[in-house]
Amino acid sequence: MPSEDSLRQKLKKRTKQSFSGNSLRTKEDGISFEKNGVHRRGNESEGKLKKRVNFKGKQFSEEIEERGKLRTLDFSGKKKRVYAKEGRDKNGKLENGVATSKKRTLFKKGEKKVKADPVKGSSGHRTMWVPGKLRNVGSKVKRLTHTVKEREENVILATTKHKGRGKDEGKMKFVGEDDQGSGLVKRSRENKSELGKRKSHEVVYPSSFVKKKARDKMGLDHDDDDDAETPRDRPKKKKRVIKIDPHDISNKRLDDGIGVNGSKEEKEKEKESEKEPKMSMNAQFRAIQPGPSILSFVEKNLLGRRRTIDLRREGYNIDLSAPLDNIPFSSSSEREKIEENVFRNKLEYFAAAKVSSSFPPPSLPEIAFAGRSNVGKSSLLNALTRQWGVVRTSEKPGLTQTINFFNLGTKLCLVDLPGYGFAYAKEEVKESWEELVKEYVSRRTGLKRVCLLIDTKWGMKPRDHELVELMERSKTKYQIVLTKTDVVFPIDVARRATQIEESLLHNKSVVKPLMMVSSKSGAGIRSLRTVLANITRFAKR
Ligand SMILES: Nc1nc2c(ncn2[C@@H]2O[C@H](COP(=O)(O)OP(=O)(O)OP(=O)(O)O)[C@@H](O)[C@H]2O)c(=O)[nH]1
Ligand SMILES: [Mg+2]
Repeated sequence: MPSEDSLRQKLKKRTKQSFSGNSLRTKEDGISFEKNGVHRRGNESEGKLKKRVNFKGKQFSEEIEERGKLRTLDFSGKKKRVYAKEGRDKNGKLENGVATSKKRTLFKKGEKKVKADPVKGSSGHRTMWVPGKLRNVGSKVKRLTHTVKEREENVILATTKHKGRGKDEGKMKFVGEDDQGSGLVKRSRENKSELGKRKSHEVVYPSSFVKKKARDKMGLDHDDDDDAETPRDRPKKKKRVIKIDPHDISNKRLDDGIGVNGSKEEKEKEKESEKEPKMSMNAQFRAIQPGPSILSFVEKNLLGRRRTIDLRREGYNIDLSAPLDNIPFSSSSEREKIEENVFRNKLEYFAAAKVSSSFPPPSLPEIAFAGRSNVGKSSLLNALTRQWGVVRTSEKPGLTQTINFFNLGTKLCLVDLPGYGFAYAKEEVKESWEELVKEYVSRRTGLKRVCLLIDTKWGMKPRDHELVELMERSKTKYQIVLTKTDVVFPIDVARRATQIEESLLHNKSVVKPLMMVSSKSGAGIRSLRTVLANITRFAKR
């Protein structure tokens, strides 16, 4: 039995022999390949390229010095010449300066696939030949054939472990085979743009060794790490979730049970909705068709928003306040006299009541003006008598807080009521006003008519209907008066009048016709005067 030492010596000798066969030194360039990876360089000039491969602890070093042309050696002693590309700098680095060390991959066992971008033509690469079989150094280089697009390019990604002084230390090496099947080392020396292109669609899958290492770090098991291209390594595609609206029947078929599952009530509702399409309040208002009598009244009295030029054309002196209250085409620069004698009297304030007990005795027939706060009650009193400033008005709702009694001569009493609804006052105070108004309109003897003022723009509100019901119950005569007609279009004045008339069609205590006025423009004031004067005339004391 040969001793262990002798066996080792034999093995050493054999190894030496094998290396001596591969140890080459060229006369010209001083390129050397030596065992143990000891690297000697005959020429330290610029433009050197180093390549070292280390497998299983054995080192293989390779140095190629290039001067314009790249001289390539294989281990069978043959020289091959590969032309260098311009995209290489003096130091043998890629011009774009991108360190390839990030792409370094170690191969141990098994074939590793490296996806490489097809490089059309070999001009884009500096190619270095390496032995197809590195049996002498006991290393194995796995090769892989990878078809990319039209051209087949076999690329094996190998990582070299550098111990020498080369400037390319730690950088990734592409080891591949040419079409003939001989082993070669390819170095990508593409210029910046080429690399950029490559980056965009080159995918390098990590080797199993790298993955193992990573999993070791993460503390994962090694059960299924041998395949470098398992589907889970690839970026996972996000599942497309298609949300289907349950109420959307556009994606359903007729036999999916639409209408079958629905209850009878639902069906009926659907039918109803088909018959009566829901309209907004505004749309409903726009759909109102005013009758010819209302329309003609609106036009005759120039109700609604009008241009001053139109008023002038109609013969009104627009320099006067509430010009439409005057007689048209008057030759006088002053205002003509009010036709109704009763309204020529002086308007005099004589009583105010906060509670019903403080109401003055009913000596004269009374006409009261009720309505929401800020609807224009006090202003209308002034406009009817053309006595501006007798009754206080304000932009702020809630100015009138008591029932104010005004004598108009000795024949009529005008009553200004506090408003209801929104007002700048405490809730309990407003409630007391409302109660007071309700008591007045329902119990006041001598009350001949209540003018219920409605803002033309907003129409009747629930509180208005409340008061209407009360007056219906108490059989108090009331007449609707639309106010502030000058702020809306004439057609809307007519629509509002029609709407309110229809809503009160079956009411018994309501007095027709519905009146429309504007205290500001004076439109409809004369008509209202006539109506109210007639009350006085026929009123029994
Ligand atoms: N454009 C326009 N504004 C008006 C008209 N009538 C009244 N106003 C304005 O509406 C505001 C309120 O008027 P008032 O007469 O004080 O209303 P009110 O109903 O007495 O209000 P309260 O006393 O708070 O209940 C004032 O700024 C008036 O100038 C009108 O016909 N047209
Ligand atoms: Mg008022």
